[in-house]
Formats: sequence, C-alpha cells, structure tokens
Amino acid sequence: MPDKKHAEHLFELAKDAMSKAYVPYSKFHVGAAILTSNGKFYSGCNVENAAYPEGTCAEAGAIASMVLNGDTDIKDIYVIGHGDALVTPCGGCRQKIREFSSADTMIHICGSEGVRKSLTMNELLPFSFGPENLEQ
Ligand SMILES: O=c1ccn([C@H]2C[C@H](O)[C@@H](CO)O2)c(=O)[nH]1
Ligand SMILES: [Zn+2]
Repeated sequence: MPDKKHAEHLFELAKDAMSKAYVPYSKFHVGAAILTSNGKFYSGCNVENAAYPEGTCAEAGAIASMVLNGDTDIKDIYVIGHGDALVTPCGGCRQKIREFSSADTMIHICGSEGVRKSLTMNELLPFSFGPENLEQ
C-alpha cells in the first residue's frame, strides 16, 4: 500500500476521474489514478464513443496522461467503478499496465469506501508478455 497521504490522494483522484467519465452508452463510470515511482500522480476516466469499439478505458486514459508527462514507471494504480461490484481491469488494460510495471507495482481495486483488494501485477496477469520478452 502507498503511505496514508498518497493513498488518500490516489483514492480522491480516482473518484474525481470516475465522476468525469463520458459514458452515454454503458452509463458505467470508471476512474483510475496512478502514482509513479518518482512520486507523480495521473488519472483518467473511460471515454465511450458512438462507434462502440472506439471507447477507451479509464486505465488507458491515466496511462496516456502519464506517458505524455514523461513518466513510465507505475508504483500504484487505483481503479474504481460506480456501483457495488468491483471493477478489475479488463484484459487489454492488464496488458497496458504490465508495460509500465515492475516487481513492486500494485493494482488496488476500490469500492466506495476505499481499497477493497490489492494485487501484484503477477497476480493480475500471470505468465505475462512484456518488454523484456523482446530483448534478444
Ligand atoms: O477496467 C475497466 C473496465 C471497464 N471500463 C469501461 C469500459 C466501458 O466504457 C465501460 C463498460 O465496460 O467500462 C473501464 O474503463 N475499465
Ligand atoms: Zn480496459
């Protein structure tokens, strides 16, 4: 877990991002917030599209913001969806998070009261394919 101050900020950022989701089709709001290993915060929401497959996930938005700002090392990522069911990152997002993860990256799945489940990258995506697989 990140320290208390970082944890609170991540949760607030993820909730705030969730409130901004553009979801006229699914009405399913999702927010994500990232803390990088160098102490920066990024967030994102899902953005749907009338051409349904073009919609993007909250995690993808947060990752795009992180990369735009020159950061590539996720320490913690919080994900929150509206409603009671826990939102675990979809398969595509697991792979997107994996690209920017390291041994100590943690994925925290939140409910309305805070973190409900914390997972390592390997728990979320075992036997994963990553950048090092391309190193010869
Ligand atoms: O981890 C997830 C799972 C789903 N969604 C979005 C995609 C779509 O807009 C809506 C319903 O699938 O939730 C995310 O943003 N992140
Ligand atoms: Zn996704």
